Amino acid sequence: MAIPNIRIPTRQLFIDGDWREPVKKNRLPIINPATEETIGDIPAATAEDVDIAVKAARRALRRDDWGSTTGAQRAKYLRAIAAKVQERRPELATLETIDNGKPWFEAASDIDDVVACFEYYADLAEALDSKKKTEVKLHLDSFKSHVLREPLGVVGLITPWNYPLLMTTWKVAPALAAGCAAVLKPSELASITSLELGEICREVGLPPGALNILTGLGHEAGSPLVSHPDVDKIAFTGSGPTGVKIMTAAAQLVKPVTLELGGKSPIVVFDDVHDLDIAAEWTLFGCFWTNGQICSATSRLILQDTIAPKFLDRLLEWTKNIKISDPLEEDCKLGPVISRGQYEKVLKFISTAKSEGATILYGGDRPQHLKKGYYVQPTIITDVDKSMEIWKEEVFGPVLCVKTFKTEEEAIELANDTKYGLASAIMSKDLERCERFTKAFQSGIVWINCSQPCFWQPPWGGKKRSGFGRELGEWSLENYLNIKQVTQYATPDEPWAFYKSPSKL
Ligand SMILES: NC(=O)C1=CN([C@@H]2O[C@H](COP(=O)(O)OP(=O)(O)OC[C@H]3O[C@@H](n4cnc5c(N)ncnc54)[C@H](O)[C@@H]3O)[C@@H](O)[C@H]2O)C=CC1
Ligand SMILES: NCCCC(=O)O
Ligand code: NA
Repeated sequence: MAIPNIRIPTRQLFIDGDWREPVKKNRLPIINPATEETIGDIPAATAEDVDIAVKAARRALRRDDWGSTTGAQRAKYLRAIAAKVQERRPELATLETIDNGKPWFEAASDIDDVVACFEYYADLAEALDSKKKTEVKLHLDSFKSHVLREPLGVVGLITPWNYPLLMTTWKVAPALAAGCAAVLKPSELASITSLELGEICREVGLPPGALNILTGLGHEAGSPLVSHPDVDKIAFTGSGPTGVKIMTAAAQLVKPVTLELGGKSPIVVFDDVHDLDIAAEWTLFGCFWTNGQICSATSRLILQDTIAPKFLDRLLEWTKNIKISDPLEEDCKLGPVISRGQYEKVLKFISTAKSEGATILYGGDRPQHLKKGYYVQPTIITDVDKSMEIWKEEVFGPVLCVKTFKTEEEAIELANDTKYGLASAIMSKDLERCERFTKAFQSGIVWINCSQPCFWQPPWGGKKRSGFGRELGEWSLENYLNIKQVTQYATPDEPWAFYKSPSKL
């Protein structure tokens, strides 16, 4: 398919249903990571803008056109948004690619997931109408009780740059389905498509203030959003250190958070795999998809020693075959990482691994044929020790480290040897063994004979230092609902008779 040329719209902040210049009028550059060129700019929100947006969100909750909508009414908006995103798919994919650097066909597939997510949460919004009030059976006839599931309130949504519009959608779609009013702060490294979502919401007539979009820096816009006293909840996806800062700030106000943080996930490959090439391709995809910038990347290959030499040979052949190019080119399978900062961070991880005694089996530098752009070769590192940084820390780039094992016990110990707990994968023909590993893996996600497939219906999230809370599926709606207990004294004409009654008046 021809990839459309594109003009980048110049946007302001999206507040109260319209475009609004930031109070301080600052703007930030948009950089194309494939060319290192500045190709536009985005508004830079500060605390003043956050306050204006939070007030607009609160007003929306108080107005009938949003605060009193049924799930079925909200579903109409979500379906209209899905239809508009679908209409603009080629353009949104191109905007995503020039902002984030991911191959165009990956960006287009992300847009398909965005459409599916909005439609999925439209269905769940409708279904909510029949679940809003649930009776609770009591052991006493003198009381009646029921539970209400109501919108939590004004929610702050803070998202990363690796799947810009998709991570925005993972939060915005369920939040709106639940009837919340949202203030979204996308990553300053890739904000274009999230701002376009604002234009789409304006076009479909989403009631003003239901969704507000503030682009800007983490400490200037994200931090005031977390600390704002009239924001009822924060949902965050991003790095561990930032997650800690957010949780610390939210704790001052006893504000609930959901944290989808990083990972250092294992993929365990046994010598009885169905097919060496199939296992090799899943191993590549699990770490090098999205230019290696996946929170759930299976970036630690734990390989049975009996097939290690043969498997690594095949893995090298597959890796050499990866087309590294401008992400707008057909069949590009690896584009640049998001920014110069990320590029330097990834190369530093590789040089540290070398200095700690590991072997760079393949890659380890920028591709020679690309002089511009934040490109890093797909890199495979062996002779890795558990004490090394490359084994322990999330790289967030196309870097796979490898260790071998002899026994299942050793494989499980290596797989769980991480402070993170997001995902784990196992490749083996023996499904009973896969069952044993599924139980033993300390993670929120387990892949069997695959790595990374991500659907909107199952729950997504981790444990340990990968955070807590679950996104996607019906689980995500719970993030944005307040569970209210209502208990009624069913015999109001009878005295409670706990205290001695004073003499009759
Ligand atoms: N788990 C994941 O999906 C992701 C993990 N990462 C990891 O994080 C590292 C740093 O990448 P960044 O984009 O800088 O991630 P980050 O975690 O710093 O930023 C993610 C989002 O949080 C916002 N933010 C930053 N500081 C904040 C604060 N104090 N309060 C409120 N919001 C704040 C940012 O503006 C952005 O919207 C990456 O090298 C990678 O290792 C990055 C992106 C996604
Ligand atoms: N396939 C989606 C992974 C989500 C993330 O990396 O943040
Ligand atoms: Na960018």
